[in-house]
Amino acid sequence: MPVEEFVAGWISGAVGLVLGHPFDTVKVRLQTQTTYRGIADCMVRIYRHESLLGFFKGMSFPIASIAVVNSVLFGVYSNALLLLTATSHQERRAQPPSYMHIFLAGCTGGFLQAYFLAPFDLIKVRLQNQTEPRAQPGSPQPRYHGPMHCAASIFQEEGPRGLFRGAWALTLRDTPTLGIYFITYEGLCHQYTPEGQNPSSATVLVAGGFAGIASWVTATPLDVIKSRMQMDGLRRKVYRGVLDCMVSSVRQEGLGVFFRGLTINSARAFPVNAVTFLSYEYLLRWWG
Ligand SMILES: C[N+](C)(C)CCCC[C@H](N)C(=O)O
Repeated sequence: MPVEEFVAGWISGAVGLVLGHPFDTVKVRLQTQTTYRGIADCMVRIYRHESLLGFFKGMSFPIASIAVVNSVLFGVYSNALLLLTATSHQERRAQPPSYMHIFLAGCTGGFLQAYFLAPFDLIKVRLQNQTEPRAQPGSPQPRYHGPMHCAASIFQEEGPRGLFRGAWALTLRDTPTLGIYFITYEGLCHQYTPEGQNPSSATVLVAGGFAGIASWVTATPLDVIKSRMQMDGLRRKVYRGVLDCMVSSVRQEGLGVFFRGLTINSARAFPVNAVTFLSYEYLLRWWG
């Protein structure tokens, strides 16, 4: 099993992650709290109240976890394609796989990475939603002191299954939308690259950026539900399950609820996935 794809997936994911984290914090707040009037208001208030560091809350854990999550995604995707089409990463330029195979391999990667992602994503969302400024003597203490404390508290208060709160919504979000992610990327690269050649850096950046947008646009409705399921149970449990969360969110806030965070998700998705695919392609070419 080629391991390069796993390592390339890890490094490229980390590069994208740091670039996208401030957008991600704003998104999580807009999706789960009702006190902000919009993206700009949320950004200004984070900056005033919590300084620049406020935007980077909850990032250390994703950086560590991206090693596992992105390498599972890209590694499983590439190895699934190898199984389905019997071609390696390099050979696929000359013999492009069918879109059906690309979609299936993407879904498989998405499905498996969701299980690795679930506990890390839960901790990230809980930490990002703490609005207390950095600890100063006498100021209110945030509930969780950091990722390890957050993980331990969830484990103690909600049991081991608590760490997988929202995992089902996350799997539903990621399985089809990571199929869409790879189809968009490969489709655009194929379209703008002469037969049998490697795509240019500009093509990779643009195709990666649009792959991120296509995937996030389709993922946003379940992303909202996922974030809400993850915050549920913090004080008292409100939702009985994914469907109940969807129905009661729509009843209370209308269909627009499914698009909360769409603009910010898309704005984040372009740069993050452009650099993710660029570093992925270059690392593989460099090792290939
Ligand atoms: C499937 N869904 C759109 C949810 C995620 C796509 C992940 C791509 C990249 N790691 C990123 O964070 O943008």
